[in-house]
Amino acid sequence: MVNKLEGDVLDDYPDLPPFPTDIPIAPLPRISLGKLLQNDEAATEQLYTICKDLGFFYLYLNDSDAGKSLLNETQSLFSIQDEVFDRSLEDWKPYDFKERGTYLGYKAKGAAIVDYQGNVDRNESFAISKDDLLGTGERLPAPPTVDNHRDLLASFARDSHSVTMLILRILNDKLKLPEGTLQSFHKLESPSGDAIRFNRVPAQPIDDRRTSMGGHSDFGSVTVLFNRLGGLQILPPGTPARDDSKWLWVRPLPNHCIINLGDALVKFTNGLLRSNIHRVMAPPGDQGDLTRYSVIYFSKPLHGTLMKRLDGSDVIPPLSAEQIEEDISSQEWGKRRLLGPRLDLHQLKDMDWQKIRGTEKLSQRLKV
Ligand SMILES: O=C(O)CCC(=O)C(=O)O
Ligand SMILES: [Fe+2]
Repeated sequence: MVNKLEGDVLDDYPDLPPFPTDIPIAPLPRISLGKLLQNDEAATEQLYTICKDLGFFYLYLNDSDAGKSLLNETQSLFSIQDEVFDRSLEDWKPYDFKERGTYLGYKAKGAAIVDYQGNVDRNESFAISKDDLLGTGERLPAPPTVDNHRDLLASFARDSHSVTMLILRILNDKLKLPEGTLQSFHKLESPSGDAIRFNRVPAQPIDDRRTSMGGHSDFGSVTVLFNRLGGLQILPPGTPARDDSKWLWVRPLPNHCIINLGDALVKFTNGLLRSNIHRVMAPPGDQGDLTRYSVIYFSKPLHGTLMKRLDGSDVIPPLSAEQIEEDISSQEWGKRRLLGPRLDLHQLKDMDWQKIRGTEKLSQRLKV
């Protein structure tokens, strides 16, 4: 189900158990960063099409210097993940900033609900903001392994950010927005919620493998995701989330990252672009015996940007008469989405599942 890209072999990661072939795999297109950088017409059109449809695609990185440096940085980040997470809950305490109302820092396993029934996640994570890394925002305390690799993290942030800017520039052109509109909400030097996140899901007992991260849409603009073990699943458009048989597995591919769009682009385009619901399950087959890591760059609109339809394009559908947009900034949106499901901040009985959701309903494209 994975389409071919010339000159590349679709291997699994050589040091990991193979990704099973007998499970339903998501048909994500593979788009080349090299071609996008050359403004290749077929590649940019394919990008626009998939952003309106699945909102998820592979980006092939091994055919440009920019892509290769991102691959090298990612390799280095994967090699320090064990050490980053090798600390007790007690040792993590100084880096848990939830009381400050931020989603940065450490989140313990089981701290968030994954569904409306109140089941909890099996994923721990540490996030650091691009502004912290680039010196344009507050420097928060971080574990020594993170502090020792700040230059590497800053390079990864810069390189990922430039990939997201390229995608935004292409989308801006295709959407026929005034030149530079989307880019103006996503500047490297200006404060935003952009962050790098490390995720770790320890191997789960064979008789008790569950959802590690519940179905969600990302809440920013463009996500650059690197994972090596399977486990990520997406829900195709038009499918109810509760139908477990419909979710499709995303096969991790060496030399690629996975790109997906977030809520901001859905809001900006009144649902024309799609932010697909996804979740993380225990890795399939023999991969399930291993600890799963991912490294992600989340790009988000600059602080203060309103999560509303943008003016200036005839391509973006107008609001219908009954559609009333909420006045909410990207920062508030992020807090509501990420801190809302946190059991270490709220009691389950006080949580309103609908309220902490993003554009899932719109993005699901369910016929009503
Ligand atoms: O680890 C993955 O493959 C995806 C994680 C994810 O969806 C997230 O952190 O938002
Ligand atoms: Fe996600």
